[in-house]
Amino acid sequence: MHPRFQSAFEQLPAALRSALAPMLHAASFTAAFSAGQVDLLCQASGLQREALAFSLLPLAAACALAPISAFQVGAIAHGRSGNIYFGANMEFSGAPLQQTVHAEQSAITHAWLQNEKQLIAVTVNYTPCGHCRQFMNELRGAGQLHIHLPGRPAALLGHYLPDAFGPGDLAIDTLLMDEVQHAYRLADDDGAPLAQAALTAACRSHAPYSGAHSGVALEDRQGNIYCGRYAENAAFNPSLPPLQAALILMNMRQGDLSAIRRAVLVEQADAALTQWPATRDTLRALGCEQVERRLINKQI
Ligand SMILES: O=c1ccn([C@H]2C[C@H](O)[C@@H](CO)O2)c(=O)[nH]1
Ligand SMILES: [Zn+2]
Repeated sequence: MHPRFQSAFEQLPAALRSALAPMLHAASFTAAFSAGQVDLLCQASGLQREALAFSLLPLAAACALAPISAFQVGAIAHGRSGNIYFGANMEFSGAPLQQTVHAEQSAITHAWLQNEKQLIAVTVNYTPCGHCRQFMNELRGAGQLHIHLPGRPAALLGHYLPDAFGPGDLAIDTLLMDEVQHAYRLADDDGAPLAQAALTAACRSHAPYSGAHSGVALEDRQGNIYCGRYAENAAFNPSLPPLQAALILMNMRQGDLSAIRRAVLVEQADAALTQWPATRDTLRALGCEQVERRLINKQI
């Protein structure tokens, strides 16, 4: 088991611990549980899904990287598939606070990158901030999304974000996590796998407001590749850059953010916005200097 889970794991009830141990020990553990694993954990612990998620929250929060606040937020996204996905906040020393990832964004993006089609609930250990409520409002059926907080009755996002501003106000009907396949190709395709991986991510990014689709691929010192897609938001500022999405996946898969060897950002040359300076600077703050910007064109 990754050492970050040890102390939270030790505080779980024995029945849950014994069912959970083989899952956490698996080399393939990705900070997510399949519907079948969730059923197994419910049976073994005697807990219902919601109570189980509350029990697992300290494990999700243990994934937090909070060098600035030391404040650990954990979230769990519940997919329609029955799978559940951990999320945790991530702060980056030496980069602007705007680059921070919130736990709710982490869990939702984690689910999206694992190809979950829709979310039914999010469990979180602190009340979601306004920025996260707005981020969640980008999802299909957002008003019906259940929010589970410790010590509070279950309520819908519509309760936490009444009179919401959202995609509909900008006449947008493609929502975050909807299946999309944008047709782009690399302007200068040299067959490099990292650029290809970033392109694949960009083709599934959510940028209905700017049309500035983008993707990032990271390679660590072991040769593992982590990809992230851009997730735009109707209110613009809560948008999650593609680098953050890739870092979420890397953190969830127990990767070491200080061991990123190379990175590629792909985006269009003539887009309304660029991810380049922020991507380069945040990666530099993480100790990665080998960052490339590759251009993509709409395929005609
Ligand atoms: O809804 C919230 C509010 C805050 N945080 C994180 C961001 C930052 O890392 C730390 C302090 O704000 O908590 C979240 O993850 N979710
Ligand atoms: Zn938040």
